[in-house]
Amino acid sequence: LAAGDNNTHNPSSYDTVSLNRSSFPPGFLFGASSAAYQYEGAANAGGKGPSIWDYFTHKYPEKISDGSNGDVAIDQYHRYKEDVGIMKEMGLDAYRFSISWPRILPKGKLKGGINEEGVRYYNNLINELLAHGIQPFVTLFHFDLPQTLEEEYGGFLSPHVVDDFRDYVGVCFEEFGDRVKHWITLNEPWTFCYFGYAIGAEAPGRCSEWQMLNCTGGDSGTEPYIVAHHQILAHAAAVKLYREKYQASQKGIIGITLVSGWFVPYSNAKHNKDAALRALDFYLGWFMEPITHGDYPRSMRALVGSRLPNFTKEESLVVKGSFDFLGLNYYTSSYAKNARRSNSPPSYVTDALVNQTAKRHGVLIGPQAASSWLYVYPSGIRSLLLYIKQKYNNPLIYITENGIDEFNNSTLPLEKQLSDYTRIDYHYRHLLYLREAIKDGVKVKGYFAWSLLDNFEWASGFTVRFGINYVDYQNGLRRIPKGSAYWFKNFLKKY
Ligand SMILES: OC[C@@H]1[C@@H](O)[C@H](O)[C@@H](O)c2nnnn21
Repeated sequence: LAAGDNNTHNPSSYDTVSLNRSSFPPGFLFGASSAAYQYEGAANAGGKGPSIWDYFTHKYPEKISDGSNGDVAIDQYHRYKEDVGIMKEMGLDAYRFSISWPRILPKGKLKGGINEEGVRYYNNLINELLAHGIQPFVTLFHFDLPQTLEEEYGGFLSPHVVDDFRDYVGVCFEEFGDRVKHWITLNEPWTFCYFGYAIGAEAPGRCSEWQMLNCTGGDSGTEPYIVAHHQILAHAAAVKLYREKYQASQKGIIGITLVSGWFVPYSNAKHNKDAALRALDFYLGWFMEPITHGDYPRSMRALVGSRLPNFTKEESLVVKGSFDFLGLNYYTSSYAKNARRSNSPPSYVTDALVNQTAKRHGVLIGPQAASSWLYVYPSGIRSLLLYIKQKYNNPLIYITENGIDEFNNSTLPLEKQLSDYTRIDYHYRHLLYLREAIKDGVKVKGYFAWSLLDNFEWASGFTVRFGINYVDYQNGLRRIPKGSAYWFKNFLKKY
């Protein structure tokens, strides 16, 4: 495999003889990922309180491609036993899901009371997984903040969120920690800060007025950095609590899931190579640098200046080293080109002085998926992993998301909708490069496909499908395996 060889194979090359579970080290975990708001439904049932996503989708339906929401989603709240059966049938070792904070604490704060029905639901799900030999990987926050905290103090814009997050995760460690041995504090703080506070395309929908993006208020030049700072402090507080009060007895490990693409310099010119490195700092280093070395990247300090918050000495000591493993979400890559200072007011969007493009001299970096940001570039997963190994002391890593989507096109015959060669090709090629990275000495211990089932794709609603298994939105949300589910079943066979 030449580096950068991203051509797609013909379908016959997806044999699971040359590439299968035994191509990876013994004990390597294969799983699939999900998130509460995208899967559960029962948004106003079972004692659950509202999240900012319940509020956002109902208040601004025009911000969702099809005006849909997660009220019912794909109803995993009622169908989790069937879904665990699908995981078992595929031969998955693990399932990554998130706990909905407002399903556990409907008022957001511990003093508002614990929702015992919510605790019962997650106990049932965890017990069902373990009864089928599937390990639960639990994300504590996947964007669905309790709406009460947003209204009371602006959610992650306020330092108050740190104490409330610590109380919430303490309930989860207490209730589920005897059986959950892999904890992820936050999913993708970059996504939450960028889409929620820089461009306002996702909850809570904030950004600068001058960007004319129909935001509810906000400042794209300061709020993404304030929110990121409080996410990092909340993450570190959760890890500190786990390590001081639970880890010795429960013997689990705790980490954070970060997302990044790989960035290919638009040319070999130094200013474009530097632009690619700045992009990695502003996407990944924004969080990876503090939890590894205790402060933000030098490039961010230089370019963001006084708009970038500071850690106190004590905070820096708690943040530094606050992870046992890194969850890494990889989907795509882009070209990075040096950009001049923009003459618009400051914004996270332009601070890095980088133009990202999917095209170079008229040629795409890779085939485009349904989502406009997703271009297939499998060698990028290896390049990114080698970069992390070298820059961040070779951490323990789980690939917690990797996947591709197609458009929801119910006019196509069902068997056409189910034959997802593109998805088989995507996972096949990323797994090939992942195996190369492991041979290069990167400490990757697991791979989770996004996603087990088609689901609510945030601002894209149900217009795109990421599932390895199809969900029939027109026939009672019935689950049907796509071609990729059969491929994974063969790939995962234990001989
Ligand atoms: O867009 C597809 C998926 C979302 O559905 C997940 O919720 C999110 O964690 C993510 N990060 N990158 N890509 N994804």
